[in-house]
Amino acid sequence: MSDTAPLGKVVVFGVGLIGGSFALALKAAGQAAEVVGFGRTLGSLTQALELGIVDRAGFNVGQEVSNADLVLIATPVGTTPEVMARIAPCLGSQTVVTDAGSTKEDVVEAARACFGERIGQFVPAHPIAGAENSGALAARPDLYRGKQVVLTPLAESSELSIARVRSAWEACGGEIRELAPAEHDRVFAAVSHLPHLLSFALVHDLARRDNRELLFAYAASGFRDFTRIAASHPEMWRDICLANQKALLEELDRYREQLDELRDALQRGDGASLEATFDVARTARREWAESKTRT
Ligand SMILES: NC(=O)c1ccc[n+]([C@@H]2O[C@H](COP(=O)([O-])OP(=O)(O)OC[C@H]3O[C@@H](n4cnc5c(N)ncnc54)[C@H](O)[C@@H]3O)[C@@H](O)[C@H]2O)c1
Ligand SMILES: O=C(O)C(=O)C[C@]1(C(=O)O)C=C[C@@H](O)C=C1
Repeated sequence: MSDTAPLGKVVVFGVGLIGGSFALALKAAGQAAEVVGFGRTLGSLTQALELGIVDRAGFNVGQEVSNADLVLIATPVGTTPEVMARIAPCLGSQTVVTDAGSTKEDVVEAARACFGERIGQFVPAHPIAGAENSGALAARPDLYRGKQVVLTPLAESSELSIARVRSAWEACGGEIRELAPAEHDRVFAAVSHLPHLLSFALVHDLARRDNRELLFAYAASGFRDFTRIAASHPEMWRDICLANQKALLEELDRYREQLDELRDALQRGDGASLEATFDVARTARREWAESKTRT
């Protein structure tokens, strides 16, 4: 098949929010003749079948992967090495593999270890779209519409593989961007992984207090906005934090310095300093929101 023609068989490992939404979007665009799903449990796959997200539940990896046009790995990033190890021995010469993991350096390392001379058939990707809800039930065909999808192609990724992955995400409504894996991980440590860690930390601290019921009873929209993402999947975020440990620790240290500055200003009763910090943040936040409504 050509690099941008509608796909024949698409195999999805991990038919949850991200894998399920990819399958639904490709089907809605008429870009996949058949979607076969692999899961960790039969329960989650049965649900994906009942919801019409996949056409079949896969049982034999070799049989399904060898003649697939595209394989998407959409499992927690900590499972990527094990999933790649299952796929690698059965990869057909025409099969292209991509992933949706929130981190890229670890995924690239696993791919290099597993795919050997077939590494050119792998194109790492990360859709910058999601939600705090997970599982097949949360999947939506429009999740990726108008959202950025970052590809981090390897020097070895073949032109055909890149074009096929690009075309699949575009069919889902995504807007393709490219970054090097290390740069990707530094960027998302700052704007995605750190915010999740902070949100989990705040809710965790409140939840273990004796007076949590009183606190939560009065928590309102500010709390709701700051903590929506603390309802995200613990296993997925455990894996992301560990996979991006170095960059995330750097961001955490910077944030602690920022908090220390604010704490010192507060202790001094230095309103001018607090206001100046809030003012810079407000302007940056408003400009960011404005730029997002323009695109
Ligand atoms: N949720 C988001 O906002 C978001 C956004 C972009 C990328 N991602 C990335 O996408 C991937 C999937 O996230 P999600 O939100 O769809 O999670 P999810 O929990 O909704 O789905 C993951 C699915 O993978 C299955 N699974 C786990 N281990 C497996 C294995 N070894 N083999 C086969 N299936 C397995 C689970 O049963 C589940 O159905 C993660 O790598 C995550 O980092 C998530
Ligand atoms: O909207 C959310 O709930 C998300 O957390 C989505 C979000 C993000 O941080 O923006 C989370 C992880 C991804 O890898 C990409 C997107």
